[in-house]
Amino acid sequence: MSIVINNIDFMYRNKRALADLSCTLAPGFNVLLGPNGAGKSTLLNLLTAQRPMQRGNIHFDGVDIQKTPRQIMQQLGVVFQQTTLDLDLSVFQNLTYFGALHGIKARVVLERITPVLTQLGLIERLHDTVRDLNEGHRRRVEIARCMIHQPRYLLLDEATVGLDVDSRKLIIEHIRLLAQQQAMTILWTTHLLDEVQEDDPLYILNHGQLIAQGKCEALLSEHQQDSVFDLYRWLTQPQGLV
Ligand SMILES: Nc1ncnc2c1ncn2[C@@H]1O[C@H](COP(=O)(O)OP(=O)(O)OP(=O)(O)O)[C@@H](O)[C@H]1O
Repeated sequence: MSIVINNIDFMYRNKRALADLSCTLAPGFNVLLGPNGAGKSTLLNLLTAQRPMQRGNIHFDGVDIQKTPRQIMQQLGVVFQQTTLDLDLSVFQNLTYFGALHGIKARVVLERITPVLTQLGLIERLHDTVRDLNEGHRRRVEIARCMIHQPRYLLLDEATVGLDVDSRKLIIEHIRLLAQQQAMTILWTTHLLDEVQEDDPLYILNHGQLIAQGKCEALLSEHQQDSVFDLYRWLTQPQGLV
């Protein structure tokens, strides 16, 4: 259930967003770390077939996304930076609509989302209109939604950005639990260094290049740094400035 990314290049007109990017994401919780503009969303767009591949390829468990995008998309759960919920529908209506798109009956959707929404403290808001929820609660609905079709892969693009501390903690803890309990391959993209734990597999992207990859603790020791913050600064800033 790994995701293998081979020699990806991506250009927007004459702006290079990704340069010869290769890595393998194994089952579990993987962190893609990079500053604004590093190329994280571009990579997510390629992983979800939102943009055509220009060079390189991506295989999900051996299957090329360019050849069978629809088959891969059925196995993908995605949370983008911008909400894609219908604000005028209730939480339940949004979730059953998504379920219907995947051929899943409302009763089954309810069975699947009840434990997730309960864990995320949102079950009592099930019949509220999404417009009435704050940003953190909307993001929790999106987390519940991306699990309805029981995907094998979960891709989250800065899922906690702009949220209050409690929402951030709740969401990341929930996703980490999923990685532990279910055999899913999860890619968590962020520029928030405090979201990284020492045993996380870490992929650091800067100016479109993967400048480091490996277990966080191994990278700390390899580069003789004491914290993720120091490591990140060491790797991303010209040494003269450190
Ligand atoms: N539609 C576009 N047209 C032109 N350039 C783009 C476009 N989208 C992104 N870029 C550029 O490509 C580079 C990578 O952008 P991308 O959005 O993938 O980075 P990111 O790491 O996701 O940043 P952020 O954390 O701000 O979302 C940046 O230099 C950005 O300005």
